[in-house]
Amino acid sequence: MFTDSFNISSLDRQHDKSIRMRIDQKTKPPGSLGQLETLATQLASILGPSSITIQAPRILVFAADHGIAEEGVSIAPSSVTAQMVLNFLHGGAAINCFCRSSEIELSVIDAGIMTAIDHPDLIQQAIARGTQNFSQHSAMTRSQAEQALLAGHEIAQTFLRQGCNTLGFGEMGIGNTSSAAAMMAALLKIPADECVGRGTGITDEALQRKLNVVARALQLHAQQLHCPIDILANLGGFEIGQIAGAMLATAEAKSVILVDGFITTAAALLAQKIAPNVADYMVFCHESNEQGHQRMLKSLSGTPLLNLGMRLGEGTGAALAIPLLRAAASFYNDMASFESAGVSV
Ligand SMILES: O=C(O)c1ccc[n+]([C@@H]2O[C@H](COP(=O)([O-])O)[C@@H](O)[C@H]2O)c1
Ligand SMILES: Cc1cc2nc[nH]c2cc1C
Repeated sequence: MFTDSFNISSLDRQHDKSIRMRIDQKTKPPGSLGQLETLATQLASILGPSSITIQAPRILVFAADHGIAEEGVSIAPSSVTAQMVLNFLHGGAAINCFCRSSEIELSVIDAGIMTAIDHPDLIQQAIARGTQNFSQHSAMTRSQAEQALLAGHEIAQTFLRQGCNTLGFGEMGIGNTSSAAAMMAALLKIPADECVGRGTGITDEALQRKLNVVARALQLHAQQLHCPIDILANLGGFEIGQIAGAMLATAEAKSVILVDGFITTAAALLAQKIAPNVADYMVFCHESNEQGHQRMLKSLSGTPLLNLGMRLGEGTGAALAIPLLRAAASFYNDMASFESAGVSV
């Protein structure tokens, strides 16, 4: 079976006790570094317990268009996807600012933008020029869904083989909160109204339309939603499929997956349904303001590091979390122990 090609071992738990002891011997009251302690424990389990190095962290922003956008479910037309990708390539978007301010590498990937963009820094792996409108047809073919997973897997492997051990995932795609919400509903088997939110900030009227469109689409494809890949094919997006594939490759390489907002978490959920162990390698960077994100995080047992009321995407939440990963590594590696500092409580 196609999904058997992803080979992910569960996280090695044999050092849990020694990691816990090392953290508890630091000069602080037990547990006083809160979620940073949980984060350090997870990083030490993934990257090795002797010392944590966040190596060549990189954000991958996957961009693609969605046929569903023609239903009037976003504040913006599909052409904004390509315009924003050019903005990323020229260094002008929020994700560029956050990557620059925290010294993070950034790569932008065409996973299926409506119009081709010729730029030397754009990674070209479009599966097609946008998905079909999933309220009328399958978003993509089963073969395209598999191609998307494999293309994401391959590009992540390229960076991991170059020495990167931390990959953050972001996306750009007008209409993709509709696709992510529909996938969430199908993957978790819950009603559309628990999953659909305002995306880029639509009006009450557009929200009602979006809810109807997603609910109808779930009915239309109800007989075809048997497995995660069929859910991707019927309801998904090329960037969502590529992100899921890239996450699977990151876990295979025993590296750290940084999960951003609502759409990226839908990709994480898809990856987890394909290979449950992948979730061990995920750091949930922030809680988005998109209605439904909290529920999706809960289903992945994810506790987000940040809640800044953001709902931008692009990998911005992942980029903002990288300084926290560095802080967790720094206290784990360098903070004095009670014994070395001569402190006794
Ligand atoms: O990451 C999030 O939580 C998030 C929440 C709402 C919107 N977005 C971004 O907004 C776009 C999708 O919104 P929409 O309304 O077009 O479906 C897409 O480019 C995402 O990056 C992202
Ligand atoms: C302007 C704009 C920027 C974005 N960045 C991610 N999604 C976006 C959607 C819009 C509309």
